Amino acid sequence: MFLYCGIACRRKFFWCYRPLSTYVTKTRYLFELKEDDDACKKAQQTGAFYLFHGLAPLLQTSAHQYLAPRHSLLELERLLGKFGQDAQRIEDSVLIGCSEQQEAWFALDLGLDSSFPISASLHKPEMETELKGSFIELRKALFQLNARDASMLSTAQALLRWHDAHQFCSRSGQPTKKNVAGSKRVCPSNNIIYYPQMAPVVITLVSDGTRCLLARQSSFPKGMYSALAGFCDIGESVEETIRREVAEEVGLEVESLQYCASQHWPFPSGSLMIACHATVKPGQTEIQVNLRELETAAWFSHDEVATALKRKGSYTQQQNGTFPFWLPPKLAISHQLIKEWVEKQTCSSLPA
Ligand SMILES: NC(=O)c1ccc[n+]([C@@H]2O[C@H](COP(=O)([O-])OP(=O)(O)OC[C@H]3O[C@@H](n4cnc5c(N)ncnc54)[C@H](O)[C@@H]3O)[C@@H](O)[C@H]2O)c1
Ligand SMILES: [Mg+2]
Repeated sequence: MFLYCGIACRRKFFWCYRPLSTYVTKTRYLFELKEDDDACKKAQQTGAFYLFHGLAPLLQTSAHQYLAPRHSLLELERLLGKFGQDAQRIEDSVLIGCSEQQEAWFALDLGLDSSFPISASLHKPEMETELKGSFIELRKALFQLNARDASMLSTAQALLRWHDAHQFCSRSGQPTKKNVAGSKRVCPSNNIIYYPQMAPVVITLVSDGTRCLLARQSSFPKGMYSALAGFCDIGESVEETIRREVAEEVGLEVESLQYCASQHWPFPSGSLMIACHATVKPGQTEIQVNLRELETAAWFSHDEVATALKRKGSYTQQQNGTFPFWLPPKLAISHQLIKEWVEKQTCSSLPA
């Protein structure tokens, strides 16, 4: 698609015939849908809808993977009629993205109807039969989704949860009203605008130069270790959170912080994970685990971590009752962070 932009140059105004890239066109289209309710309603006509029930996405099974089916507006209207729900429910849907061809994607939770909570939940099994799928908790399904579906469903779940929890203005107590895209809610009595929020979390892979520090919370699956993670406190920079979290959780001081990558994470209720590497101060390697936060923490060698990264499959109890050491799956940013550390170590140990 060709779009033309007007550029003011000195006193002249001329048209520049530079076609906008597909990415820029898509970004601007999504921006327009968030700002313009009529444009967003129009986009629903040709759009596609991901369905949820009680924040669990509708999934279908295909060759050991889950797939997230999408439904057109027409199909959705038919389904809502069949489930005894009003077509007005579509107003509760939220915009979560669009294709390169500008097919807008929305998400709707069939079980989060504040007006009819009981009748909606009664229909769940019938809905699953009609939809030829199951509503499965995202926590259970996330790692069996492809990267695109995982990202779409994570965004959708976080946005649907935020709307469900922000039905009322915290100042006036009056019901708030969402815009069509669901990018904000407004209190009609005082015009306060509420925007969806997420909590920043840092995840840090601490190294002493040759080993890296991995830890377990008691809630982790047996045998799994990860990098240290913690929520940012109000007023903190990312660097300050890293220093505080490492000190709090394992009693060490770190320096030379290095950014790696970031990721939206849907748990517990929508976080921005910011992944970094850090090195302990010289001579500080004795771990003092804070047992209120962690079950255990330990230093691991390059070889131990590289072997664990290659492990695939399920992690069953061994004959001696222990579980093998394993790391979070590829989709988790902790995996990426640990993999990057292993690769850097491999490069630095190669002869020049
Ligand atoms: N994607 C990944 O690879 C990955 C890896 C590890 C952890 N994580 C995520 O990082 C998050 C934080 O890790 P953690 O549990 O060690 O954090 P943490 O060390 O900060 O401890 C959690 C505690 O922090 C407090 N807290 C402060 N602000 C909070 C907020 N906004 N929401 C919830 N609790 C808050 C609560 O008391 C909570 O019990 C977890 O939700 C976890 O799912 C993701
Ligand atoms: Mg923590």
